[in-house]
Amino acid sequence: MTDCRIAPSILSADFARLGAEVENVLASGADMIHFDVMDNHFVPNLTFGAPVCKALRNYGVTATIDVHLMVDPVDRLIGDFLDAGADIITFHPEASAHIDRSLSLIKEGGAKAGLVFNPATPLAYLDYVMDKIDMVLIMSVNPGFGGQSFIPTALDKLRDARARIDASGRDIWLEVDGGVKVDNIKEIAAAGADTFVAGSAIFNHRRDDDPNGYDSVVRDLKAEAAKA
Ligand SMILES: O=C(CO)[C@H](O)[C@H](O)COP(=O)(O)O
Ligand SMILES: [Fe+2]
Repeated sequence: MTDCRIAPSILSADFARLGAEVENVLASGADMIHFDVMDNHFVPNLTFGAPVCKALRNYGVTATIDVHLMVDPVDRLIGDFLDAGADIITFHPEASAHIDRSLSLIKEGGAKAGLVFNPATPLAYLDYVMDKIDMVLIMSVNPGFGGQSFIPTALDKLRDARARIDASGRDIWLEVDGGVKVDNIKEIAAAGADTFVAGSAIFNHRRDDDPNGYDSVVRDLKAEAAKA
């Protein structure tokens, strides 16, 4: 495979040391930061909002911040995240009454836009908005929690999404989120993903003998993906 981006999900980071965790994982070779926003309504869990994204920017984080909105409704928070410095904003189509409008809000604000597909949500939501999409995010767990197991049917869905992206001729990233580990990333990459969210696989595998704590696991994820 050519592209391979590792996007650590800070959901599994030590929140009390968030700035240092983000700094360390980027210094370990991660390509971007995946920022999971949960509202205890669209998903049964609560995390953090735009002020935390802004705080990371103020701390000095310049890397791409990939905001995964698991919130309903979506539109009111888009402006907050644009102001907070988000580079990519993705949302679940079920959570927006006007998907085309939500995508336009993100794009007009200067960020990349994407749709996120739960395991049982059909890719048909892409049909009439492909020209506004910069990223397709395939959930390989039901959203709400880190540390869940990869749902194998996501592989077929990745292949389907890859075919749609290639047919579009556009530069659209195909991201996968949930249960990505060193021992399954090769198969996931072979199914067409180029951007890999990994939360527990990274933050639960800190090594004190690595210069930045996460060097070994980021290197192993990339090396396995490259075998696809
Ligand atoms: O969106 C998410 C959960 O809803 C997270 O990004 C995802 O679960 C990452 O965690 P892990 O790699 O541990 O599965
Ligand atoms: Fe996520």
